[in-house]
This record gives sequence, structure tokens and C-alpha cells, in this order.
Amino acid sequence: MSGFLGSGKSTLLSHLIEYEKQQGRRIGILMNELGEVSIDSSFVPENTPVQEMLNGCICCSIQGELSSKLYQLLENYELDAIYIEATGAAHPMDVLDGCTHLSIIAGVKVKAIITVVDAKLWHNRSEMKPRLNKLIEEQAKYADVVVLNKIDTVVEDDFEQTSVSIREFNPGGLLLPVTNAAIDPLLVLSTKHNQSIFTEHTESHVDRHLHLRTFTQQLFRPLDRIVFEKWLKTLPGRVFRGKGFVQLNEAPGVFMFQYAYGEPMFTRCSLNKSYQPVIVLIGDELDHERIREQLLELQYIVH
Ligand SMILES: Nc1nc2c(ncn2[C@@H]2O[C@H](COP(=O)(O)OP(=O)(O)OP(=O)(O)O)[C@@H](O)[C@H]2O)c(=O)[nH]1
Repeated sequence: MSGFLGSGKSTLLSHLIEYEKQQGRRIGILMNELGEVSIDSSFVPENTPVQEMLNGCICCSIQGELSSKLYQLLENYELDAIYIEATGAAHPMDVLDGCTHLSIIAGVKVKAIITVVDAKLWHNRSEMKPRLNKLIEEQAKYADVVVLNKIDTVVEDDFEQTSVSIREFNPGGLLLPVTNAAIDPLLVLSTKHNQSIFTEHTESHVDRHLHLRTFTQQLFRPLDRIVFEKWLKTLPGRVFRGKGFVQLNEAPGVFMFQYAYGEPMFTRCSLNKSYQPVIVLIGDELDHERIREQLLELQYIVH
């Protein structure tokens, strides 16, 4: 769950927790707050596992902590779902990056990015600093569900304009105009949750409408590094991030693969641990079928 400061994330989360409880589902909460003391988690029912990430934002200082906190929730509890409430300053891309960390990718399926937008703030966002304006727009752009909250704070004309303008950034997502984040939980959680199983090729993306997608593909054979690097350069769409464990023809063992801003990096993994070779890609409008086919072929090509 993303959304600028004060947009209504905690209000929404409390509705969703209540609904999940009624459904008998076991949920965990991961909360990230900028301050040193947790405020938001105070409304979470006592028997709900909560992990807190305080004094920093997922998007900058404590991204690594996100995956380790998720790991702790996964290790210690049997959960049907985990809700992450990011700080108002977080970019959904950074949260998604943490959720697809290699240490947890086998146990996590990203279900949805829900962004809460403060209707009045959106309408007046041009008055904000350009960086914050952009963040608010990107939070809405990269969401499966945009909860357009606080519509009681805008007049009808401004509400119409706001809805149209959000649609321009995010034409495919579900747009829910509400007050007090009072959404119909069924609309948000309409897809039945599946405990994630790491299958041969898991399409762990957020929603078919979402631009920002993750793609996961298990590998069975070593790759030719040169062929693989050439292929990375030809990837369709904007691939922001890649990661994984790969075997390479040129050397025994498994390598951690990291890819950001067009530069791949391979680091040898410890021989004491076993790693399942896998590639994870995060990008804008990824063509899953094509990438999957190419990756399967790639395992049989040498330069
Ligand atoms: N007028 C109005 N106030 C609302 C609405 N929804 C939430 N609020 C209030 O807005 C304030 C902020 O709501 P939160 O749910 O704490 O917002 P948040 O996004 O979690 O805030 P941060 O954690 O600071 O980022 C609270 O005082 C809410 O009661 C709404 O639809 N209309």
C-alpha cells in the first residue's frame, strides 16, 4: 500500500484487516514509518503479527530490511496474506523490488499495489515541489488499485477533474473514489489468494492491468554469459531491474545476478548453500510470453 503522507493508508488498512478477520484469513502486517516510534501499528489487533520498520523509508535507507522483515513473517507464521504499508515517501517500485528479493521470492506472490490518493492534494499537487509532485503521480501510475480518498474535501468539479487526471496516469487500474477509505474490500481483493508456490515459471505480477510487472522464471541449464548479456540489451519494454541466481557455462557453481540501469553483475555464491537458479525481472509492460520463450531458448545457445 502506497500513498502520500496522510492520504488514508492506515484508515484503509484498518478496514481491510477487519474484513480479512471476518473471512478467517491469517494476515501479517509490515509497517514502515519515517519516525522512530510506531504510531500506525497501534490500531492493529493484538493477535496479528506485525513487523515494523521505523526511522527510515523503504525507498532509500532501509530497503534491505523490507525483505528481511518479510522473511521473518514468512518463517514464523503461516499467513494467507501480508499487507505492507509503506511510508508516504516510498515509490511502489522500491517496495516491489524488496518484495522480490531473492531470499523470499519462493514464498511471496505480489498480489496488488494499492495506492491511496488524497483527492484534494492531487488536485493541488502542482503547488508542491516538482519531486513530490512526481512521486504522487508515480504512486498513482504504478498501482493496480487507486483508492481516491477524501472526496469529501473537494467540490464536484474538482472531483471530476481529479478522476480524469488520475486516469491519464493510470488508465488500466481500478479507480475507487471514496471517503474515509471506505472501499468494498471484495473489489480490492477480488482475485482469490493463492499461497505462493514456486512453480516452473511463476508469473508473479501484480495485475494484468498494471504497467509495473515482475516476471519470474526458473532455469534448468547453465547460461552462456555473453549470450545472456546480449539478450538483456534486447529486452522489450523498460526493464528497471533484474536479479536472480544463474549457472554459467564458463565456471562451476551458482552466481548471483544483479541488473540495474542496463548493467548486469555476476557474483559467485557460497558453495555451502544450494540455490535454485531463477531470473526475476521488474519492468514496465513486460511481454511475459516472449521473455519466457526467449529465456528457455537462451539456455541452449552458446556464443
Ligand atoms: N476528511 C477526511 N479525512 C480523512 C479521510 N480518510 C482519512 N482521513 C483522516 O486523514 C488523516 C490521515 O489518515 P491516515 O489513514 O492516518 O493516513 P496515512 O496515509 O496512513 O498517513 P501517514 O501514515 O502519515 O502517511 C486521519 O486523521 C484520518 O482520520 C477522508 O476521506 N476524509
